[in-house]
Amino acid sequence: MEEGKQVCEAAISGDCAKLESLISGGADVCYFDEEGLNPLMHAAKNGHAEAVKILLEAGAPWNALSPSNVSAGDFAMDAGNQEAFDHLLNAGIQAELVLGTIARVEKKDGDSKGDYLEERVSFSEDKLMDSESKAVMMAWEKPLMEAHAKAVCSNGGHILNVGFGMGLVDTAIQQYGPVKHTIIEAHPEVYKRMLQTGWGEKENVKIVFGRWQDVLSQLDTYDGIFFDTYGEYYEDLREFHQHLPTLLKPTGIYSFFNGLCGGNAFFHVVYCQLVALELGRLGYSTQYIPLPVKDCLAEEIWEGVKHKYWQLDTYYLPVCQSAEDTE
Ligand SMILES: C[S@@+](CC[C@H](N)C(=O)[O-])C[C@H]1O[C@@H](n2cnc3c(N)ncnc32)[C@H](O)[C@@H]1O
Repeated sequence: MEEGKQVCEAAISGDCAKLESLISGGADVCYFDEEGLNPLMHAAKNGHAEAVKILLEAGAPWNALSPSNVSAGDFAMDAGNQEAFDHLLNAGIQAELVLGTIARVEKKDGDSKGDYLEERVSFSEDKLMDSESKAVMMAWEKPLMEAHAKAVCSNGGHILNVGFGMGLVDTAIQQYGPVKHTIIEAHPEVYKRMLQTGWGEKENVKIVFGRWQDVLSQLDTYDGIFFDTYGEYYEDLREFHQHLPTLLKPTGIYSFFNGLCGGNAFFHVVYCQLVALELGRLGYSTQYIPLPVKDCLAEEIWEGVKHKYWQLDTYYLPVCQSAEDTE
C-alpha cells in the first residue's frame, strides 16, 4: 500500500506507534486520499488527539481544507474532541502569529491597498456594493450593528465610529444620544452621501473625511469606539488596535465588526482567539457575546453578491475594555 494511504489508516485507527514509524521513515503527512482528506483530518474526525499532536509536530498543515471546505479543526469540533481541538487551535494561533510577523516585515517594502477607495460604489436599499459586486455592507447586519452600538454607547459620552457604510451603526449610536459622535469615512462617494442625507448637520456629529490611518492626528479620546472598514486586512485591524491606548479612555469600550474568516467556523475561532490574545497584550480583555444570525441569512439575500462573506450561524460580538477595569 502507498505510504500516504498507510499514514491515513494509522490516523483513522489512532495507531500512534505506526504513525511515528511512518513519519520517521519519511512518509508524506500532507497526503490527500481519494476522499480529499489528509491524515490530520482523519485523526481529528476519529477523535485521536495524540495522533493529531504527532501529525502537527511532523508539519501537517493546520489549515488544509477538504473538497467541501472542512478543516481538521472543524472535524474535531464536530467530533466533540476537546483535546484534539485544542491542539489544532494552538497550532493555528502559533502559525498565524508567526505569519503575521512575516507579513509585517514584508509590508515594510510598501504594500498599500488603496484600490477600493478609488473605485465607484453603488447604493441600493439593502446593500452597498463595490465595483466588483462585492458587498461593502448589507442590511442583514442591522441587528448586529444595533448590538455593537449598544455595547460601545453603554458609558455614554463621546463615541467614535470608523467606517460609515450604510450608516446602520451610526443611526443606532444616535439613538443613544451621545454627547459627541465622531465618524471617520474614507470613500468620497460614501462621504458625499453622508452629507446628502443630513449627517453633516447633526449637532453632535463630527465627520472626519479620510482614511483612519491618515486622520489620527485629528482625533480625540473616546468613551466608546467601533471599527468596521472595508477593503482592509487583518493587519489593518491589528494596526488600529495599536492606537487604542491613545484613543480609548481608560473606562472606554471598544468593539469591531467580527467578520474574521466568516466562511469557516474553525478558522473563525482561531482568529477570535488571536485577536483577543493580541488585544490582551495591549492591556484589554475581550468578551465575545454570541448572537444567532441564521434567521437573518436567507439564501436570496446573497443574490447578485460576488463573495458570501459570512456563512456561520452565530456571530460573536466582541466587547473589549481595559483589563484593569474588568478585574
Ligand atoms: C462595512 S462598511 C461600514 C458599515 C457600517 N458599520 C454600517 O453600520 O453601515 C465599511 C466602511 O468603511 C469605509 N472605509 C474603508 N476603508 C477605510 C479607512 N481606511 N478609513 C476609514 N473608512 C474606511 C468604507 O468606505 C465603508 O463605508
